[in-house]
Amino acid sequence: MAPNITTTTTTTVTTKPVSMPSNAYVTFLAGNGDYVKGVVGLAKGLRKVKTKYPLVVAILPDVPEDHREILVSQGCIVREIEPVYPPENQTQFAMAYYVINYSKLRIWEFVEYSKMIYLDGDIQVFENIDHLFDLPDNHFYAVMDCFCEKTWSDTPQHKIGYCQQCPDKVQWPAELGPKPPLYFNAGFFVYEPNLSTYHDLLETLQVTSPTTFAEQDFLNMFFNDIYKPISPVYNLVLAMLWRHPENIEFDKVKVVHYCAAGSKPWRYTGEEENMDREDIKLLVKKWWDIYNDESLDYKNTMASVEAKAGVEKNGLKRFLTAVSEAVGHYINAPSAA
Ligand SMILES: O=c1ccn([C@@H]2O[C@H](COP(=O)(O)OP(=O)(O)O)[C@@H](O)[C@H]2O)c(=O)[nH]1
Ligand SMILES: OC[C@H]1O[C@H](O[C@@H]2[C@@H](O)[C@H](O)[C@@H](O)[C@H](O)[C@@H]2O)[C@H](O)[C@@H](O)[C@H]1O
Ligand SMILES: [Mn+2]
Repeated sequence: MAPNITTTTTTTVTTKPVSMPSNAYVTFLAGNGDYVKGVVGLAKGLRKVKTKYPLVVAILPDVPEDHREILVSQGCIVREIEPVYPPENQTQFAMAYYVINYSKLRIWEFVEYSKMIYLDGDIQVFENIDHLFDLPDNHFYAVMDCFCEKTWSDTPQHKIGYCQQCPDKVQWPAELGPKPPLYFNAGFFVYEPNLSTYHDLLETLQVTSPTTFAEQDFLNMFFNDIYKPISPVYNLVLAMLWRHPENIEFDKVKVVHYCAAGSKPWRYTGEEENMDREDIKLLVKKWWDIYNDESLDYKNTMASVEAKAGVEKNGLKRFLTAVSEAVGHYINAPSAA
């Protein structure tokens, strides 16, 4: 009689792991110039505040290989993007190079991330801001800008002395039509990558005449209905220090945006207007302290993690050896019975 062998087949059900919504910081790098220093500083600053999330760097094709290698060596996730150009135009941008900033729009294509925080390369994060990823979905979060610097001199609001930071100082005149909607600085924003939004952005751009602040103006128009202002502690536009100090609690600032003329730390000379202020000198020094801190270099931080892991692995190995020896003694010991 055939042995009664029952076979049970165990089907291993492999459920595709539900991809947990993932978050990341993202910045943008173009050209072969010195902005790469800004991005390295940002990567080290995010590491210093112990963020849980990676930094993605969207780079244009003109970023040289050695700069890409520097970014990878600092633990960045480097993603090459193609440039985005606005329609042919005669616009005088506030800064001629602003035309490359339209390429920022490519970051809406990074749909492997559910929510991202975009930061310019001239921004530094001095306190952990991971909690911003918990803000409710389906909005566009950013800090309100200021219209008082001379970069705004071609705009109607600057011409009449109106600024949203002090809307009662100079009333918006009725003859100029409705008061402009709240306007954000596009150097820092919390957003959700989304392919249909991405295609809508690119299509809309091609039928939108470029204006003074390039992609910043465009993003303000495009996201006007879901824009939610957040505290200026998340993007201190430096000009606020001398234009609207009453709106700033300096000691509570978490994120600094080195966008004022002459304030880029890696180019700082202190000669431009307002650059000899003590608070500016302090903020530039804080940026350099992080940039020069070798303990914040990825290789060192990772080295320490691996070293620690190594110790744990050896420790575990010694523990398992001891256990197996103890078990061995037990099995081989003469039976007391
Ligand atoms: O030559 C350049 C100019 C700009 N940028 C990127 O574009 C962002 C926006 O430009 P910028 O910060 O100079 O504008 P601002 O905020 O000063 O008006 C920078 O922070 C960089 O991330 C760059 O990578 N290379
Ligand atoms: O391409 C337009 C840029 O417009 C914004 O910069 C401006 C803005 O901050 C003004 O308020 C300042 O007066 C000015 O100095 C500064 O350049 C964004 O920071 C930048 O990321 C980018 O979108
Ligand atoms: Mn900037």
